[in-house]
Amino acid sequence: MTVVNVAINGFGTIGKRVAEAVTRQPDMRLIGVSKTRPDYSAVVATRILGYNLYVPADKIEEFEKAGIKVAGTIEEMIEKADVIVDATPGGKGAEYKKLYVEKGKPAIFQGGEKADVADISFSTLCNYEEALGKRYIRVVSCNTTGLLRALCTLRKAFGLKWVRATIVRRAADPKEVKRGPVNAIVPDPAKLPSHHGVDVKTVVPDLDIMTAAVVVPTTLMHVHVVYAKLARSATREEVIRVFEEAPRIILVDASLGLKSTADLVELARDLGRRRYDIPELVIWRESITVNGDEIVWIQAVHQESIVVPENIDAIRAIFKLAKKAEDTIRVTDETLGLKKFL
Ligand SMILES: NC(=O)C1=CN([C@@H]2O[C@H](COP(=O)(O)OP(=O)(O)OC[C@H]3O[C@@H](n4cnc5c(N)ncnc54)[C@H](OP(=O)(O)O)[C@@H]3O)[C@@H](O)[C@H]2O)C=CC1
Ligand SMILES: O=C(OP(=O)(O)O)[C@H](O)COP(=O)(O)O
Repeated sequence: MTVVNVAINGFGTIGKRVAEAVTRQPDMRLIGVSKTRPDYSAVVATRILGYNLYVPADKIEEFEKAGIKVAGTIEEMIEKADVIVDATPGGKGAEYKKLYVEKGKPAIFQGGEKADVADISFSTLCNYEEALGKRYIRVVSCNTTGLLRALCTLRKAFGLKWVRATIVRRAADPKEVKRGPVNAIVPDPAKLPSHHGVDVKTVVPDLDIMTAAVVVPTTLMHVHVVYAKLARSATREEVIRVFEEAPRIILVDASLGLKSTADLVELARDLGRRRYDIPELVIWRESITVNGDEIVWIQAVHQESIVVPENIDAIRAIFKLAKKAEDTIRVTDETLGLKKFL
């Protein structure tokens, strides 16, 4: 079996999760992760998780003074890798691309980068086969990934005429202390549309979609209210069955007490999920309302983890390790413990 050597550039919210996911894949090996600051996360990466840590050349001394073992420079990490997953802060990936190109290495970028950083914007359920053999792939952002999982599932089953969605965005990730709002609801942006619908179209260009977004004071998850017109009439039962059968989508019942993102996160904790991650898209079953060819539903997106499976699939797409979406989904979802029921 081919085993691909993967480096993670940027060991933060997304990078640390993708790193761990890589270690669970039978066809991938994690060769190292990178950071620029010698903080607790660098200690966890090296001493607890046993990862090779690479840092900028001019920071090696600083890390060593802090007692953190360094395996080499970020350039050296890139040289050793077959592929780099770039999970540096938004915009940095485009700067790093020059280095990846110079070293002749393919790379995966995140949704904080502009679409033109890569050959293709990617979401497994929508365009896995189109990404096969590409050198630079951008995994779209968490909200866009959540939207696309549901929309590509419906499009395949019924066809889609148009989509309108309101995105209620979390203000910050749980570890972030300098972001807000703390006590306000902020249109994001006030001038419509929000970037999410535009971003969906980087993956499904012919979809008629418009989104608006507001930011609210929570760190737990994003929530979307989605309205869509199908290409044909359907029954509620049909729509529920299609969502139930789709990979990476879970239907939950508010009647069981899962009434909020706080309940979802509490359930993830009770289930002993690592970091209380929920990489599945969560749809409230009761919210699914079908009236002929019009449909409405409410869904929740765990921003810290939803893009992790897609990053793993993107690595397989670059090296054609799985020819079909269903083949990579099977391995990724089993190794990461994704469920169809919570
Ligand atoms: N957080 C989220 O909810 C989601 C984020 N994304 C996207 O993923 C990307 C990463 O975001 P996120 O994980 O949240 O960001 P974080 O800030 O949590 O992590 C970024 C990491 O990159 C490291 N880093 C910073 N500068 C450099 C550099 N020059 N070279 C190497 N490493 C560097 C930082 O480590 P150090 O401080 O040591 O430098 C940090 O660990 C962005 O494009 C974002 O838009 C996508 C979906 C969801
Ligand atoms: O990709 C995300 O959001 P997005 O889908 O709204 O762009 C992540 O939640 C990161 O967004 P941030 O820019 O608020 O950190």
